[in-house]
Amino acid sequence: MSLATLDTMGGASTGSVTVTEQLNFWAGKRVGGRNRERAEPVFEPATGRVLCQMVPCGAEEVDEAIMSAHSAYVQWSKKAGTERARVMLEAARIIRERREKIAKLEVINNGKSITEALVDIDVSWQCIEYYAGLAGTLAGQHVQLPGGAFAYTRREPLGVCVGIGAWNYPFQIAAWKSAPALACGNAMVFKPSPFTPVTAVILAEIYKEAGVPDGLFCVVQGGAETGSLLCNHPKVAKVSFTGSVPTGKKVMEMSAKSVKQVTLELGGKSPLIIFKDCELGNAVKGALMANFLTQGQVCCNGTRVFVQKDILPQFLEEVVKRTKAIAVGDPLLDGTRMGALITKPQLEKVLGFVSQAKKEGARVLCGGEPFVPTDPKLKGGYFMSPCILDNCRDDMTCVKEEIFGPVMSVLPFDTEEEVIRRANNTTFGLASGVFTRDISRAHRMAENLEAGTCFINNYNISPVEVPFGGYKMSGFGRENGQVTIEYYSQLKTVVVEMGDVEDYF
Ligand SMILES: NC(=O)C1=CN([C@@H]2O[C@H](COP(=O)(O)OP(=O)(O)OC[C@H]3O[C@@H](n4cnc5c(N)ncnc54)[C@H](O)[C@@H]3O)[C@@H](O)[C@H]2O)C=CC1
Ligand SMILES: C[N+](C)(C)CCCC(=O)O
Repeated sequence: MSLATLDTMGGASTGSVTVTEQLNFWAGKRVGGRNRERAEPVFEPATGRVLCQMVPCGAEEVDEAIMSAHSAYVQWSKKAGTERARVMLEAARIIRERREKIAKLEVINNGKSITEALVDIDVSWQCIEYYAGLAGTLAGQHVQLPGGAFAYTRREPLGVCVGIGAWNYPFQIAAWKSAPALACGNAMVFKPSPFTPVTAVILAEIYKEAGVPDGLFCVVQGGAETGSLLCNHPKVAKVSFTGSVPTGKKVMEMSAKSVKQVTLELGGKSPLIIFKDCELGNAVKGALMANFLTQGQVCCNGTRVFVQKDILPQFLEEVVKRTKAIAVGDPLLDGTRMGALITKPQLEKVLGFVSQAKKEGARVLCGGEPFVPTDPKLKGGYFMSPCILDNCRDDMTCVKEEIFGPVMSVLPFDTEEEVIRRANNTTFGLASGVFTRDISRAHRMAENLEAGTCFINNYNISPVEVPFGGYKMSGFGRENGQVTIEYYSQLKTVVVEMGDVEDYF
């Protein structure tokens, strides 16, 4: 799907698109995978049809991409921040102009609803626009020293950065990683998930069209092996990774060998805490936002929903009613609110969590079953009905492990002190949420919850201006917000003598 053929996306429907274009991008153009014998089929989640072939890059191709990124870095890093900003603003403008076509392609590859994909693409151009705004503000400090001497600091880029993405937000993750990287003067080689190879290369073409030097944003396709080649490459200065905890640990280990900087955005099992003094309608909507976006495949989801006992019956009645009403089906239709899970194994894994929960004593209040839409072309899709589990205990598998599917576990609680202890009793710490009308309690909770984000009276909104990232085993480093500049740049100190060198020896 090149930019030219992206034009045909206007009339695209589920089950109608096959992608035959080359999916790698370096040295300013699309490149086909060389190891065609290792091609893996990529499926359209809503139909189960083969969408394209993903050919993983080998050592030679990874090396070519990194070398091309390095030569672009040499030019790009010499530009003033304001010059980089101009190019990035143009890229943001082009994405905004093509948002509907890119969103459609994202839906066909990922399975999420078009309503959500449009938001993802908007967040992507907003992120590039935001970091374009910051590019011109990068500056150092001037420090006076005795005798007229002085020092100054320069904020410099790191070099070639690697981005490794997950499949849940394919285009948005590529934007979240490349925008701050490019704003600071770095180049990036990005590897999408092998399940969602299609849209990152569109971003590469757009950056090129906007005027970045050839090679500045490269895309290499592949899975674990290609990812390892990137993490082990001596010319790479930093790796920013989004994905699971076990892979994140491997990325960190590999990066340690040549002391590369690392940002890790890993999984979560975040608590959403609903007090009896909340505005119940908003709390219910918040619980749905916290669990069912992107078919529940979101790292920061609030999947442990703690509800104060006094309001548990009302909460359950309302949340079950709303969940049953969620329109599951063809993700390209405007009325659909939940599409298909990413792969058949992922669907089976999630359904497995639901049966395990039943065995351990949870009660299924709704959903948790494979869903077969009436439209015949969707019969092979990976759909399931969104699920609410009641009667949950803290020691159940569904409450302890990241499910990455549309499954909400509801847990009753009595007191604030008790719920803080239980909410923090996890190795994860990505996000948390609290619904209450008591402002002191809300801020006390925000202080005491061990997580990188605490949402008060909402959940899962992620404006590009605010930092996003984890505590504990959910990772470290941040994406979005001003602070991310620090994760894509380094400080050089320049010390200047104005007099004679002291006669010391
Ligand atoms: N925190 C988050 O946003 C996400 C969390 N997950 C969690 O991970 C589970 C599995 O999903 P996967 O896509 O298999 O996640 P994963 O962690 O295996 O893969 C994420 C990315 O890392 C790459 N990768 C895999 N092995 C690598 C290695 N040894 N070196 C370098 N790169 C490597 C993959 O190709 C992909 O691009 C999900 O069920 C979910 O629980 C998955 C996606 C996103
Ligand atoms: C956009 N948001 C906040 C729902 C999720 C973004 C984080 C992720 O990659 O899962």
